Amino acid sequence: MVQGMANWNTGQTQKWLQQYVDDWVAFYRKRTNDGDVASYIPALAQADPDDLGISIIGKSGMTVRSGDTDMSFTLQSISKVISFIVACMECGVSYMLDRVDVEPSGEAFNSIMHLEMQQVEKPFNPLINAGAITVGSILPGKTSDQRLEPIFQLLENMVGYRPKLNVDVYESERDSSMRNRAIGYYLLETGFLESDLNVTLETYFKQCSIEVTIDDLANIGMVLANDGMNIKTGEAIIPRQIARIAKVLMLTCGMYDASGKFATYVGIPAKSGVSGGIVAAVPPRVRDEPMPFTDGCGIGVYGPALGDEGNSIAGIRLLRHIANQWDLSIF
Ligand SMILES: NC(=O)CC[C@H](N)C(=O)O
Repeated sequence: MVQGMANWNTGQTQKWLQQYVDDWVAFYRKRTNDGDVASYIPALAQADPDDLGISIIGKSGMTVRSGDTDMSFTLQSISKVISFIVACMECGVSYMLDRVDVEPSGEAFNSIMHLEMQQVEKPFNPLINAGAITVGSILPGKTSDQRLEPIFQLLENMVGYRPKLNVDVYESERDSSMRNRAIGYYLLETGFLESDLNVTLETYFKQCSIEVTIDDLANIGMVLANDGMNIKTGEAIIPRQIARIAKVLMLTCGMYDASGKFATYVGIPAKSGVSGGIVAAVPPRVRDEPMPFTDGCGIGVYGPALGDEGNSIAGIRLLRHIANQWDLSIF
């Protein structure tokens, strides 16, 4: 346990925390050997499996960054949180919840089987592929670029600049994603889609291919931790109710069918993507003894070596360690 200072926001404390985090990153980097980079999207297979980086941005502005901090990578499934938030903002919460459920599926993120076996009335949740593709069909706009515009806009409001589309990753996924096409056709057949399948899939592949850094993820986490407020600009950019639902979904469904374990051992709303990113939102909390980041923080992690469920294997272990050391759990 880190101990001994009453005020965690001093420069001295920052140096101290930095040393701890540097040690932890060095330690957990060895665990990248236990996983593999995603290869079913060929462009993602080029990532270096040994990479591991973390960025933690606190409400007071205190920042701790360590490891491979300057990598760019694509949002992948993390984009599902953003597209769901945008759809709720554009179409209303009740409209969206009538069309996509908020229950964990207990299946892999790209499962088709559960849709048919359980004869679901709507996709289980917006953070699995079936749910996210359905959300993409509801977003207003005739073309994929029109549908993506409010997604880019919200990201810009969260991270302070307009992120770019990684065209290589987009084309790679577009040309290889037979399974997502199969999910799309199933959704079309069952009447879940609200608009053209091809535009919807193009929207989905593009949103997954938006490029970010761990600092961007930390800023996104910070906005969510603060119920939709960008504390840097003082602007409320997501309605509180929608930010809260997003965090509930991250906690219950954000790490796919490892979400229960993540909630148990880490206890923070978080969302992963197959490129190796994780965004985590740590709300302010009350503790009897001084602890780092009690006023809340956003965390971005990058570690492209994935475990069986498709989450960054070293990233999850690093987050678990930090959450235990600093008592970050919301429970
Ligand atoms: N888990 C993920 O990040 C999956 C996203 C990826 N683009 C896919 O649809 O397969």
